[in-house]
Order: sequence, then structure tokens, then C-alpha cells
Amino acid sequence: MSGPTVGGRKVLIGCTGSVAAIKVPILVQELVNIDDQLEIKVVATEKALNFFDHKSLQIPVLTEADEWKDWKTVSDPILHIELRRWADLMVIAPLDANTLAKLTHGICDNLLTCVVRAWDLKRPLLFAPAMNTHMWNHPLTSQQIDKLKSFGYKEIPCIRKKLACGDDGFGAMAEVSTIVTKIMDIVHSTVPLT
Ligand SMILES: CC(C)(CO)[C@@H](O)C(=O)NCCC(=O)N/C=C\S
Repeated sequence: MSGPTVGGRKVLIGCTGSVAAIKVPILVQELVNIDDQLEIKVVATEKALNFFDHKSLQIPVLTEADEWKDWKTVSDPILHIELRRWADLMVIAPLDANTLAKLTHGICDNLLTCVVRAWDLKRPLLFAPAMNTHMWNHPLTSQQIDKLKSFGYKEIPCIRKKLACGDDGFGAMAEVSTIVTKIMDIVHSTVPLT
């Protein structure tokens, strides 16, 4: 990115109900360490909150409770629209099997899926799938990932690892360092959005 950063890039991290969500705090910390100019917000599904203490993060973690708690009248802001306007890029890490299926069909029944449903396809959206290896190997998975890629979303491929349930195989979320590198490649390559 040439010239002074007029305010950091705005990165929205979406996270869903995979055990890999234990890595969300580490992902945030690594991004802050590598570029303290970044503005970072997290949007978590209810299930994602099972895997990390969102109150321990030093940055905003938006949840279902935030979507409508302050809304009183039709002129009040709508959080998922505020977020799609705010973010320069979005990374969904981890993307669990459930939300993968929802996004494939445009289901928008929570804050995260509403942001994606309203997403400006001219802005980068990356996703890092994470699920049990038997879910990964189901034929639905590749069909659904191909569908997301047809929208222009960029996959950060899963890797083979010992999984949370003891199985060994593909389905593990990409390493945090890989996800950070993919984000920074985009941050350093895109001109500031007006
Ligand atoms: C959990 C973690 C990050 C530990 O290194 C890794 O195994 C992973 O991404 N697993 C994918 C999710 C998973 O395991 N699912 C649940 C049942 S198998």
C-alpha cells in the first residue's frame, strides 16, 4: 500500500462453531502484532462463543445480542449493514460445516450470515473451513466450497492434522500464520477504499 495509511485497513473476522475457534484470540493477536494500524472487529456466531472467551479480547466482538439490542426505531442503524459498510475485507476463520452450508444457500439467520449475505463482492472475502474429517470428506463439502468460490470468495484451504475428536485427517483449519499471511497480502496490495 503506497503512501501513509490514512487509518488502518478495516478487517472483519467472522468465526463460527468449529473447535478451531479456539484459535481466534491467537489470530487477532498475530494480526495486531504484525500491523498495529489495522482496525479489527470480530463477529461471532453463538456457537463460536463456546470455544473462546470473547470478553478477553481487547477488540470488539459482536454477537447476536448486539444486532438489535440498541435498535428502537426504523431510522436506527442496522448492525450487519454497518459492518458490511465498515469492513475493507472479511475473513471467516473458522468456517464450520453448518455456516458453509448456510452461505451456499444465502441463509441469513444470524449476524454473521447477514453480513455475508449483504457483502460487497468488490471487497475481498476469505474463508478458512474447519470441520471433522468425515464432514470434510462428504461430497457436499467440495460442492459448497466451489459455490462460495463462484461468488469470488477466496478459500484458505484446510490442512491434515489430528482433529479435536482424535481423528487424523483433512478438516483442520489452516495455520494461523497462513491466515495472517493471506490477510496481509491483501492489505498490502489493495489501494485504500474511498
Ligand atoms: C482444533 C484444532 C485447531 C486443533 O489443532 C484442529 O484440530 C482443527 O482445526 N480441527 C478442525 C475442527 C475439528 O477438529 N472438529 C471437531 C471434531 S474432529
